[in-house]
Amino acid sequence: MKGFIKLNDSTIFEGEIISKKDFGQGEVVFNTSMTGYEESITDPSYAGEILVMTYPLIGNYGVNLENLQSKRPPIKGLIVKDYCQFPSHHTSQYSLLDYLDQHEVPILSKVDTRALTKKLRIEGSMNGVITTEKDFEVPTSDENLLDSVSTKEIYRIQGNGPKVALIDLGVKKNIVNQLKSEGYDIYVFPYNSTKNDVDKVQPDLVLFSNGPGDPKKAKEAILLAKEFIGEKPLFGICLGHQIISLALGFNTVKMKFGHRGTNHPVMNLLNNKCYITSQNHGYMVEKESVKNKDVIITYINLNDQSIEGIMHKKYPIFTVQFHPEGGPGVHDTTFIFRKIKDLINRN
Ligand SMILES: NC(=O)CC[C@H](N)C(=O)O
Repeated sequence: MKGFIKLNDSTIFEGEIISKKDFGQGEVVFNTSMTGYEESITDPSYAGEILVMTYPLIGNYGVNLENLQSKRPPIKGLIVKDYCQFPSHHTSQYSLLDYLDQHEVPILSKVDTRALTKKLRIEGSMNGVITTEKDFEVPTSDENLLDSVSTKEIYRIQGNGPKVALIDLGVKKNIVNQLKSEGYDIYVFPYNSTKNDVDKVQPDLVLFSNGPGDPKKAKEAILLAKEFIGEKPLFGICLGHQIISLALGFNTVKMKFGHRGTNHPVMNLLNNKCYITSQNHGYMVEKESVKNKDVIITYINLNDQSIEGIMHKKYPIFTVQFHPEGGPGVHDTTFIFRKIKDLINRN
């Protein structure tokens, strides 16, 4: 069926809706990974977004549930150049289309994704709608994204190592897996937990996870981080990094089109080592706001010099904007899950 992606400046790109669902609205963002669509479509940080894959052939190795980063795809739609109808991989359990159909996510194929991406790079990410009707008005939504992706109840994944209180703002499975493989004793908490809730398990470290949306909207988590500053070692990944930064009094700003891909170069300013990292974010910590404060910038992005990590000068607080767990992508920085034990020892 003929379909369109219509942006909120009324630009229209034509394609073919190949899924059962023929409608989706959200912020249109692009990801430049050449592989890893299974992980990306199920990364909770994409909740509320329509994902454009710049790699032209998508679906060719099907879907293996083991690779998924959460129980259901949180994306509002997928836009591809060519959908591969005949996937082939020895571990594939479903075709990408069957999997997204099960979860009522629309796929718009045959789109000139290069032109669409150029548009988003020049003018910035914008809201859009996948639709069969050209004159449909692009709506805006004010969904509580954190509520849609966080755990509803506290649960534990037992380990013999230090106790981690993981604040689940939409945590990716690979983060949990990396923590498990380091032996941490993990307690997972809902996004709106209070300090009282977390204190009950007497954690050695509080970890704020990745997650969707504008970090400034995560009011409960910012307050929680604020209350733990100076009291417990803190570690944050992506949204968690932004939330801890806000709790420390810094500012976050929306980026023009974000970083979404698996080959983002970052440099550790403490030892000048470079890493290739996996990333997915549309906001960043404003550089000006951390100047002359009690933190040092540990990592920067080598493409645009933006902040990729900070460390507190007085307290055991460390955060990264990139995704050290990979999934999709490179594993250059998985050592960070070991390194956070230093924060606990420093404490
Ligand atoms: N991966 C993430 O945690 C994303 C953080 C935040 N939602 C952003 O877009 O910047």
